[in-house]
Amino acid sequence: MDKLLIKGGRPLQGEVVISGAKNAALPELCAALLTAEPVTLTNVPRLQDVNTTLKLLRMMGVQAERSEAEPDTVAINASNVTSREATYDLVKTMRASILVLGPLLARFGEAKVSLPGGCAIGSRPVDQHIKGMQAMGAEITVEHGYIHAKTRRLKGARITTDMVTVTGTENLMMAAVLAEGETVLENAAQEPEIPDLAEMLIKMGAKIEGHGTSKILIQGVERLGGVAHRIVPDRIEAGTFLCAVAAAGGDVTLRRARADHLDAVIDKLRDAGATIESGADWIRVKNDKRLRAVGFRTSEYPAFPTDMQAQFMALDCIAEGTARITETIFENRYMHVNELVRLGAKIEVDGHTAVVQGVPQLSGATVMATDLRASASLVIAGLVADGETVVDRIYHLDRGYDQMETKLRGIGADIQRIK
Ligand SMILES: CC(=O)N[C@H]1[C@@H](OP(=O)(O)OP(=O)(O)OC[C@H]2O[C@@H](n3ccc(=O)[nH]c3=O)[C@H](O)[C@@H]2O)O[C@H](CO)[C@@H](O)[C@@H]1O
Ligand SMILES: C=C(OP(=O)(O)O)C(=O)O
Repeated sequence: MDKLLIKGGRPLQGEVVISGAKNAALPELCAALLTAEPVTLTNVPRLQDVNTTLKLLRMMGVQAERSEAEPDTVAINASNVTSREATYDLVKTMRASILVLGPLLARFGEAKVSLPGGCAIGSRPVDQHIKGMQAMGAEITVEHGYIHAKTRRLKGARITTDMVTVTGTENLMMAAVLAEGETVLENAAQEPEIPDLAEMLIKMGAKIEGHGTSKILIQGVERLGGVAHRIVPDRIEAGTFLCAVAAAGGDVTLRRARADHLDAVIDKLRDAGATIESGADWIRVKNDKRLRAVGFRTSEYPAFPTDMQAQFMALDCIAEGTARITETIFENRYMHVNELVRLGAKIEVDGHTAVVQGVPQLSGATVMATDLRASASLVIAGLVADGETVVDRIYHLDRGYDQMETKLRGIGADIQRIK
């Protein structure tokens, strides 16, 4: 199992190119199931989750290949879909496999998808995906751990989800584009990956309005065509690098990054004392002093993202003062806390709130990654800790970061992968 060995204490300098967003790539790869015509995605990040999605599509008979000449380009052809099933073996390694449910049901009138089950950050049910598709007329049964869905043709419906759900909104939007009549999605998620998916679907011939707001209107069409689409930059990867540089100190410019998708995180970094400038497709972060601890509360976009909670907490650990952090999206997203404490952090958790009392220095140790963003927070802590930090179980990191250690080495970090 690969590990990362980090020698902390080096400031970071230079430039990093931000990859395409994992959370846009996964639904957009699944959206290719909606058409028999060729789909080309560019700016596809090199991630384990993308490999898993390509494998899932191939198991359905779909041609889905990365270009050898242009590795950020993936060509997909779903003209000959031979299976409408996502098996437990794949869904258990990647929850986002649930995103094939909407497209399969919409185009073929049937789908069999394993229930994802809980994961390291929470129980994460998919009841809203199911409820929405039932409202569109699908017959759904859950048996032997699988969702079995059937319909003649989905019918447009008015759907209000009980809570804001990102993949739920995406799944229902992909189901509705081929349904008969109009669908209204109320309480829709507004994360930038949703308008990115909607724009791809519109280029395929879908009729969608209101994407990027909490009310999405979809007029179903008979069929969709092929498309070439460039995936939006990964705001969470960008936010992770911003926190790393602010914590370790230095001066780094992120290229192909969208500051307008990171307003809440950038505001908090400025409150902490980092200097941030930005243009249309770049963000520059500078810091040469000890930061101030800053509290925040995670919530749906455009508020502070839960996917940045662990990384910002790592920064608070070595800042001056005390920060109060509240996690409102997932019930169990503090698995990194005990590992940060092993590095010398002072953190107390009470329910959904963590109180971080900044310490002047962390000290390197061996720590274990428990989920994707927890892993990133341990890498940031390792970059600022005194001595050597070994981060074990980094397969979590490979699921969602495109060559993180190579990018960090490029800006001066002392970080190596050990096999
Ligand atoms: C692939 C992808 O895009 N993953 C992101 C997506 O996950 P994901 O789409 O799984 O997260 P949701 O937005 O659905 O979850 C929000 C909350 O709603 C609950 N819920 C959700 C659906 C449902 O049917 N029933 C239910 O109870 C969840 O347990 C959670 O407490 O949004 C999360 C919240 O921004 C991010 O952390 C993930 O990185
Ligand atoms: C929780 C995350 O992803 P997923 O929904 O794929 O588990 C994440 O990206 O932080």
